[in-house]
Amino acid sequence: MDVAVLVSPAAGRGRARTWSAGVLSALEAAGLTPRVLPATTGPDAERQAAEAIAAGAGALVAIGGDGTAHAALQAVAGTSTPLAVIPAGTGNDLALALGIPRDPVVAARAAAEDLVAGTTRAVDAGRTGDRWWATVLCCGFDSAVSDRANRLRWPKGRRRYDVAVLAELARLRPREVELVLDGEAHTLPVTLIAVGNTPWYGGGMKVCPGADPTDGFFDVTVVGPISRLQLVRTRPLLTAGTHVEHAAVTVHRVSRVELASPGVTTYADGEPVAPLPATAECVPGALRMVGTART
Ligand SMILES: Nc1ncnc2c1ncn2[C@@H]1O[C@H](COP(=O)(O)OP(=O)(O)OP(=O)(O)O)[C@@H](O)[C@H]1O
Repeated sequence: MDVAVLVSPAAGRGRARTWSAGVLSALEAAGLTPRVLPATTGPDAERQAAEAIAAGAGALVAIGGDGTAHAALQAVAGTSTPLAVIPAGTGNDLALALGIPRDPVVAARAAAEDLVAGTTRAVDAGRTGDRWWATVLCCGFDSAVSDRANRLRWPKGRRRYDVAVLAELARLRPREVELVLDGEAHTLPVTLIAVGNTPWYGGGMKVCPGADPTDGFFDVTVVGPISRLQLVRTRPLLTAGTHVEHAAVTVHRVSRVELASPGVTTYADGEPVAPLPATAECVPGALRMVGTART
């Protein structure tokens, strides 16, 4: 079987590139024929992956972090083409949620095993406008942090997020958001809203702890107005997901979320997805994943 492979040069500060030889060898050892696509940007990757599948590739392998997986999704979601995500980015939240081995070569062996056996796992995906996403779509404080981090030229890597968090904390204020949950409308002041297909975002923060990517629903975490101090204190609770017990937090299980608030861009899988107003729809079984449920 011909397998198209995306390797994000930027992911994990070059980690995807470093691991790619081992991943390709593992695929070849299983009798597959991997072909690395020469894409160097997200849009290139989306286009080249779609072309490779149209030309006969039987599966897509994405080596990188959540941004790399996000590009890969655009080519395969809603189709029967299997997708393997090989974790080699700074944030590997999709791989974590799906039980993909942390070691890229072990993950590649697991993916190859499923491809050879013809075993795939149906996983839900979020759809917003014409974009697909797999982990968490956020708006409010966290999307403002991502927006600011993307605009910063310095520092690089995780430190960029630390600087962006401090800058956004300084101007923290609740935003009025119109939120429609499965047809039920609310207008409320919020600090942030996280629409989770899977539990984690931001490299291991369990923002939607009950989210299950195979149940056909999103878990939506809504954080109401909270002070800077409360936000800073609540943040460490995100690792365990116990922030949902805070009085300002509510959780909703729905399949369709409409969001409106002026001047806000939503982010999902760490990538900008759409300016508000926008709708997020959970599409059951939109992805055919391989190499999952191993951890
Ligand atoms: N060949 C490619 N395949 C997929 N994505 C690519 C490719 N080339 C560049 N990209 C882009 O590179 C970025 C890689 O981000 P990703 O999240 O995978 O890595 P990361 O190390 O977690 O990144 P970040 O440091 O931005 O959090 C994405 O924005 C993606 O669109």
